[in-house]
Amino acid sequence: MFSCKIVSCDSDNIPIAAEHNKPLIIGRGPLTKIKDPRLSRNHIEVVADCEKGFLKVTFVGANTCKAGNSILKTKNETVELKHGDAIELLENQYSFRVEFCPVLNQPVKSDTSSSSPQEMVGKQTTLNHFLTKRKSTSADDTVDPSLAKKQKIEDTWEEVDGGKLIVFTTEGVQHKSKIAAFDLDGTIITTQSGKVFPTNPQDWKLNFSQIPGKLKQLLEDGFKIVIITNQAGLSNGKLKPLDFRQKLFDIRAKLGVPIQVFISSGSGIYRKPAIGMWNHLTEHANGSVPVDVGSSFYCGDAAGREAKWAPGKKKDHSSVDRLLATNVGLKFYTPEEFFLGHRSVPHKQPDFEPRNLDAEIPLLEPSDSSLSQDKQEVIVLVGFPGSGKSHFAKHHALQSGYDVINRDSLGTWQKCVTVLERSLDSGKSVLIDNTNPDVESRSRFVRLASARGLPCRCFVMNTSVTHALHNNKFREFTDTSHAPVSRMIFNVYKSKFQDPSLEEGFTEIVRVNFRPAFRSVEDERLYKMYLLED
Ligand SMILES: Nc1ncnc2c1ncn2[C@@H]1O[C@H](COP(=O)(O)OP(=O)(O)OP(=O)(O)O)[C@@H](O)[C@H]1O
Repeated sequence: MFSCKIVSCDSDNIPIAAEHNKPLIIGRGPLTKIKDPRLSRNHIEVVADCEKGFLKVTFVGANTCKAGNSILKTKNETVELKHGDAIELLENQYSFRVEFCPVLNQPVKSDTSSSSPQEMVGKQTTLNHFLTKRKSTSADDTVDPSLAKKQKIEDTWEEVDGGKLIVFTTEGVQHKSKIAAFDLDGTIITTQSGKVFPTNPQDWKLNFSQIPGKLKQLLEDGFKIVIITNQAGLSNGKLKPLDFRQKLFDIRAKLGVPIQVFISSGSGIYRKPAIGMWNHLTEHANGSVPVDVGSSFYCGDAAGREAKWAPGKKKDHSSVDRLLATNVGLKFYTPEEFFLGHRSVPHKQPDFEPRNLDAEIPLLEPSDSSLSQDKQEVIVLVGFPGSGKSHFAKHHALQSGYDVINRDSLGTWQKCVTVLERSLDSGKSVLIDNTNPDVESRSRFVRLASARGLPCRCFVMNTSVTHALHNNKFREFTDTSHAPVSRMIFNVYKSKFQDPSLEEGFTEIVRVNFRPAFRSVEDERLYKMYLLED
């Protein structure tokens, strides 16, 4: 069973509900809010068949109207429309769209307000059932359309990876090689209230009146229309899943075209600018139709534009949309460029450029420094979390015969000191793999070396904070055994940091350059993408 709505394409008026088998007169008057005298009060009569999903339209007015592809001039002329068809009450004017929504997909209002995405999995079993059905009958480019017609294709709401990714595919979506992908907030919709964040789930409107027309054109030009959106509010409790789902139904109705929506509900590989959502689209959610990246594009408002990019405009809150497009290799447009035809404006470059790393850079500076010494020694590393200390320790120090001491694995600096003593007793050289930001943290090891008459060198990671944050994000995606490091820890490091000096008792201070070396081609590909959000 469907519900049927007749949705204005020209205004934000409440959609007109057409009840099953109940004739409804549409024309000039309060229902449509149209006052144009060329429109009869009784212009068309509609009767919805909510079981079969079609709307019978009978012309009863005076001036010509258009329903679907038919021009209706003669009284009592009748056509049958289906979901997505258009009605123009006067030719080329007063456009409406027919919307049939499966009643099954309407959210259950009771006791669901606190549902987490995970809890929703259970509640959505009926919908997930449709997904399975849809997969076998999906109307992709290679499927006989009559088959798709015979077997009803429904909206689907699929949870992937424990709800970290949600895919909402509306009825009528056809898989295509050309993808027209859009961000949601600030691109397709904006707030009605004018506030940056919506004040309630209904606080939205289309960002530009041109959007439905442009999307329709894209559809006619053979694109699949996709929305790729970060919605961390779904996992931090700020956005109720069912509210958001209802919002997407309403947005779809307003857009008037079938859409496929990819929703990242939290952090991780699905969150833009990482390309998890795009990869899921191309690998699992486009039938078997290969995506042509060169003919596809992404449009979003998080484009890194500086303040005053247009009169009165603030700077963009981030660059994630532009960075996602760059990561994938997609053409990129801002909403103003795409929907309004504006020229592109300058934008900020990311602070860290992962593609410009020099694989030939000398590992150590000064370049005549070397890791291995003839004599027993202690090396104290200094560097941000994620700056590459453990990588250096594993790939260079260990290989040169050093014992490596790491506070993360030992727990306390006192234990580090005990293990250091043991290693030195056995005649080994030792590298201390801790962040060691200040004089105090380093002095424990310097003192111990000097008490034994051993040289102690300080190796400082030559890795900027944004580079270290990038490494940290990369590690989050590739090494689940290491807990992600919060920005707060980075700030603590920065606030404690004291530049190491020879006065502390070091015999030499050496800078360690970041010389990229990857475990696999996949790792290298991921590393060279933009992973940070600003
Ligand atoms: N030279 C390198 N080439 C490629 N990847 C690297 C390199 N150095 C570090 N990485 C990657 O960056 C991430 C962080 O590196 P690593 O764990 O060595 O940092 P760390 O300074 O030891 O961090 P923490 O202090 O938080 O333990 C890891 O995923 C690592 O694989």
